Amino acid sequence: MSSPAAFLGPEGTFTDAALYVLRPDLTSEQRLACDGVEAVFEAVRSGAAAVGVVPLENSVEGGVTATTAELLNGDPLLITGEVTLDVRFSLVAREGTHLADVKHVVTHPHAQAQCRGWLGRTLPQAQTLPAASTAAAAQIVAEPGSGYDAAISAPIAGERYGLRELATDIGDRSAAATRFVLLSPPGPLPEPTGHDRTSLAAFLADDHPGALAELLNQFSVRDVNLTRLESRPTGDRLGNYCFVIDAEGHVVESRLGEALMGIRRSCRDVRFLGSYPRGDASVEIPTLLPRRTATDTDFHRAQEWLERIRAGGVS
Ligand SMILES: O=C(O)C(=O)Cc1ccccc1
Repeated sequence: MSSPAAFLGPEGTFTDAALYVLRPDLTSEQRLACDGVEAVFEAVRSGAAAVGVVPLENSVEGGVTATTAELLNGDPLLITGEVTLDVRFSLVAREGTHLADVKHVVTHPHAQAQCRGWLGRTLPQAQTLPAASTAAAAQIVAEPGSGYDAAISAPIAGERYGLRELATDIGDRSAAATRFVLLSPPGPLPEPTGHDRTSLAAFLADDHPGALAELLNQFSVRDVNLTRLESRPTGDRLGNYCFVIDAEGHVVESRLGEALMGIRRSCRDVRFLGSYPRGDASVEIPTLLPRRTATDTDFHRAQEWLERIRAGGVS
């Protein structure tokens, strides 16, 4: 059997669903459930798994800290794919438990954050405690002596661990979405598709007025659209940050390659995190004033022009 695909387990997590969407071809023997985001990275780094899937960010709570930390530290892995899923949460409990009995809820911190309003209104006296994943929470509740009355998880996790749904669709925002990424060991990049994303982490060389603006300018002057910007402490000392950036495009494209070169020249360090096909639905948002952006051909022409004038030509 070929090396399996690791995911944040156990079976029934949202990450399990994301892996299914990304790699529907895999059999259950080819799927390796890990008990934490760190364990997924470790499985791919050690070669125990060929690829891994982890949650990266969601539309309510923002970035998944453990994933960002692993992407920035330790042996580098590349993001080679992504998928964005609508997440819907249920409150699940053992047979015979009623909503009024629920005093202790267990779930993943991101699920708790996305159901905070519902929990406050419906179970104001209940205490919510963290688990490594929503399915791990359901598994804990399934054990009668666990001391937990209910879990917040995907409905499928409730079914998998023999629990009953006490409440459905309890997320505070119906349009909540989570983005998951596929991780691979360093190697060939996915081919450009024309609808790609590039991720990187930039560590500024020094702290001065406009340092972040200069970094962002490398993208804006080349008409590269950013889709995400997150600042993360480097861990060295208070006030030292690194910027995690997602940009539209693939590193083989001129504009993105040039932007990355510009950043590499001015930053203390840059970690390239991958160029990969975008997983979001490519819905065209109509704008009142559509603006033309430079094409890759424009970049090639400009480069040829530069070479001509460097060689003594005038145009
Ligand atoms: O715990 C899970 O099921 C995960 O896959 C992580 C997660 C938690 C909450 C929202 C989205 C993903």
